[in-house]
Amino acid sequence: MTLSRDDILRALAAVPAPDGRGSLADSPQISEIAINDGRVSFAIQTTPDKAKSLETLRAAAEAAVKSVPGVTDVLVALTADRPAGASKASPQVATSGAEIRQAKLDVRHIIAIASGKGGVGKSTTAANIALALAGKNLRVGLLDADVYGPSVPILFGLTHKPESDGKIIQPITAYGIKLMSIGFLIDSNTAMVWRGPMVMSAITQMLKDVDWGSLDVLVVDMPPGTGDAQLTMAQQTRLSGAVIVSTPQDIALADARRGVAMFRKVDVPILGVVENMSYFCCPNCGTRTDIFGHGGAEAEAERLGVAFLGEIPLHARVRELSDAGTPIVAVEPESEHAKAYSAIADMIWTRLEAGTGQRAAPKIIVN
Ligand SMILES: Nc1ncnc2c1ncn2[C@@H]1O[C@H](COP(=O)(O)OP(=O)(O)OP(=O)(O)O)[C@@H](O)[C@H]1O
Repeated sequence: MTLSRDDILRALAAVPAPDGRGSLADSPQISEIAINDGRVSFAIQTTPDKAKSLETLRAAAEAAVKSVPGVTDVLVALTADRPAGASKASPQVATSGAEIRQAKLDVRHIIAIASGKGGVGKSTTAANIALALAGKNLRVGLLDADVYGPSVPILFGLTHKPESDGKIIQPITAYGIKLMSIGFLIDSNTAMVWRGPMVMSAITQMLKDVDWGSLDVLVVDMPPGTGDAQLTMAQQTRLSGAVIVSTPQDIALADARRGVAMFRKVDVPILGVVENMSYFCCPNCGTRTDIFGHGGAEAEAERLGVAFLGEIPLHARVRELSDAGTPIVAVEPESEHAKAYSAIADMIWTRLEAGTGQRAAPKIIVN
């Protein structure tokens, strides 16, 4: 049975509009409805301050559409990327499928940079590894999939929106790498209320609807943690491998173990573990202090049977340059810290090209 837009609108006639006037079916706050076989997705446009209170309505809309015969999957997202009612065109997030021309992803390797918990320096590591790979004359993209706290706009000092023809989004190029972040597309408060499926929809769109062109490697800065969203993401993107970032503290290592277990569960090869904030380098005298102890990640990597890729010292310069939107590998490539990232990037690339983890295909096409 073929689903039509009218079938979906009939179901939505029973759901009230966000402003209480009439039904959702007639509301200007509803986006175009994408129907792809039995999968239906659309967005309800709102403002960040109202997003939380509309969660019940969003769930009701999902339930109503789910009850339509022939519907197998429903995704309703709350978006706040433009003033409500301004346009009925597809919003940047939450539609996929029939109407959107899908860009083929022509990427040799997609790698995930992940961590078991937040705040360990995953995004900083992802950005600098991406830049270091580009320094090896590779064509590199960086996808900021950390929808709960996108860092790429800050790390690269970018405030403008990417160009789009309404269907395909152009990545922003900085320091020779192509960048895309959910932070370019939506208000940062919006993602905070997203649940797993919405996160997936946003990430899928950033993979498929962005004109990445031909790349040697696409580095994906994953959301922190090991929940369902990360798991699905790992499954959906056909990763060549994952890099786990950890700090030396025990607790972070326990989280890193979960990260390794998660990727193993979905059969994604672990390229190795990076120990970040490994030791403190005094900017005045150069003395090294192992604040959190040292070698924990290396020992843990060995226990887990995964490679240890290297350590990045805790250094004010790394943070200062990240906050200034000028990552250290881009602007101080000869510094000790930049060299540490480069050495890790070398190991990653060698392992990718050697097919470490058995699953690496020469070319990955996401349809
Ligand atoms: N090696 C380092 N030396 C000094 N500061 C660092 C280092 N690595 C990261 N930082 C700083 O630590 C903070 C957290 O880093 P980052 O945002 O990369 O972490 P994250 O794990 O991606 O966090 P989140 O989970 O919140 O996204 C940032 O201010 C960053 O500049």
